[in-house]
Amino acid sequence: MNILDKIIADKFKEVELKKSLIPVSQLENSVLFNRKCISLAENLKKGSGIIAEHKRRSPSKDVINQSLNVQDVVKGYEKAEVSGISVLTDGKYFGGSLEDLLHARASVTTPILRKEFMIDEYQVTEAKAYGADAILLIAAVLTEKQLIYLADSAKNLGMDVLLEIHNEEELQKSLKVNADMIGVNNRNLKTFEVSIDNSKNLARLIPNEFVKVSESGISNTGAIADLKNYGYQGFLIGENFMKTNNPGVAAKAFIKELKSIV
Ligand SMILES: O=C(O)c1ccccc1NCC(=O)[C@H](O)[C@H](O)COP(=O)(O)O
Repeated sequence: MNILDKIIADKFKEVELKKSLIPVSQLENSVLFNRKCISLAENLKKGSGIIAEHKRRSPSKDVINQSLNVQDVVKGYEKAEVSGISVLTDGKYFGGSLEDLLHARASVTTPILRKEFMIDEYQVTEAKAYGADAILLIAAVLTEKQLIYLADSAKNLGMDVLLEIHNEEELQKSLKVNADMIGVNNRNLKTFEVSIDNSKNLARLIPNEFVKVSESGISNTGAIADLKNYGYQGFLIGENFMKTNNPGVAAKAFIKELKSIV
């Protein structure tokens, strides 16, 4: 069993429990449920392209930063002029929560991606109720039919969809999905090795109707300048900012340097 299999097995149990505790009707009655979303995909096209992530820990790195509060981190990211903010809501493996998403939403207007392992429409409704503008769908863990269904559910609620792939096979089952962005994950989830070459190799196969996003293992502006030549407009960065004492300041310096080289 690889780490993704373990995360998904736990996620099924977690979602079943939540469904028994909080009915969908309660989520739909939340104040944020009717909030108009801001498009993450459109923001990536016109801004720095950086999606900065709030990430306390991860299976590959264990603890990254447990001492910061989410409001300060996301306000710092917004000040740095990132194009989007990713908030991990998985508790067991990443130390995140839906409360993090709620706190983030209350602190910024920048589009927020709910970074979660989505397996059920219930989580899509939750994402909207807690203030997300976009959701992540991972092709490695969903069938083509599930991808289509969950993406349509998110779009019907006004959210954008970032569809994550690792290889050509996953791309093929993603092509009929109503996603706004296709994200290529540079992290091999079996070995945790990261290689930006994964984004480069898959770039020409991704149809132009999707905004291309490169995810994971990005730690320098040179990599982004390189990826832009392959048509990428979005760059998801977590650890590189979160490992510092002030992720917002780190993101600001990064974006300043990026502007000076592209
Ligand atoms: O980060 C992990 O170790 C990980 C392990 C298993 C599944 C997903 C994982 N990460 C989720 C992500 O997509 C990353 O947090 C995101 O791309 C940012 O990556 P990085 O800049 O390398 O922190």
